[in-house]
Amino acid sequence: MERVIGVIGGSGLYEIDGLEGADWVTVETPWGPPSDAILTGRLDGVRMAFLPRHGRGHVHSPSSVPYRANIDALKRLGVTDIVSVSACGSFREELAPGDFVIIDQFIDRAFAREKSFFGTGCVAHVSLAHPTCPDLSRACFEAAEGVTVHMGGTYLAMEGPQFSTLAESRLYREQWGADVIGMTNMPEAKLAREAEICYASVAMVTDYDSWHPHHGEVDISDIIAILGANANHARALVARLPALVGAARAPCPHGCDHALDHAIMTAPERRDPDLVARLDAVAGRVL
Ligand SMILES: CSC[C@H]1O[C@H](OP(=O)(O)O)[C@H](O)[C@@H]1O
Ligand SMILES: Nc1ncnc2[nH]cnc12
Repeated sequence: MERVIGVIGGSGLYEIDGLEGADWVTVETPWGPPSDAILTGRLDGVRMAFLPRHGRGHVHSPSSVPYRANIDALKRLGVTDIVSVSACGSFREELAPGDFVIIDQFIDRAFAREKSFFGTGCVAHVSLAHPTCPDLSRACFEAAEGVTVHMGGTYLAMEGPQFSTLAESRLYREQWGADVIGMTNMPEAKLAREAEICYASVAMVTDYDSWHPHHGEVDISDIIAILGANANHARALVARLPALVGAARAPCPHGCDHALDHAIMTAPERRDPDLVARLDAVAGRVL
């Protein structure tokens, strides 16, 4: 099977360079338009699809990012592996601004977003115990150079757009054991799993949120200052990834690409034909 790497670029990462045959393509989905057109092309012989999560010019807030359309659009382009790149705040002294964290767990505190492709008329329950793909995550770890990168970490997804209160920051860090905080990886990771796409998250630390006694409260101008350097390191990681993983793809040994095998609960005769039609790209394999 051919590998197609999708990259979702977060704050500060609105395009990538070096793609052969680069072309911004508009993709329509049954879930509305994605955040922006998608930059397609090849890197080291591997097909790539880059989507700026907030749109070029940072148009969408974390709550208004069209997460379902984004994942559906990448699936329609044949994407098999998604690398999410995001800015985040840190809850750990050792996860310093400028560092990268390869996320392996999430706590989802976002509440004002559509979180599933499924629903009334076609109910599905996928496993999310291990929400990221270990193999793709390892490849991202190995592709990071010139930056301190930490393997594993728990990302707390908050609704935003305001940053956390001091009490929230302390709660997430001291009692919930979160390592970093951001506003976008959920429901993105959930939807990627429903769409049977391997998902890895590269979180780029920009600040210590509000808990740190010597760093004061999180400030957007500090974040923007860090974002520029982070984005260059992220671009370099993306540039090294295709050669590391190659253009041929075996079935995912962790089952990411078969998440829907036993997930759909609704009896075939009770399924809503309109919803089933909307699921053509995401779940066509099993419907
Ligand atoms: C620019 S600070 C807050 C903003 O940045 C992060 O976005 P992304 O995850 O797309 O890199 C964070 O989640 C907030 O949306
Ligand atoms: N402290 C923080 N909280 C939430 N999202 C962020 N993105 C970058 N820093 C953040």
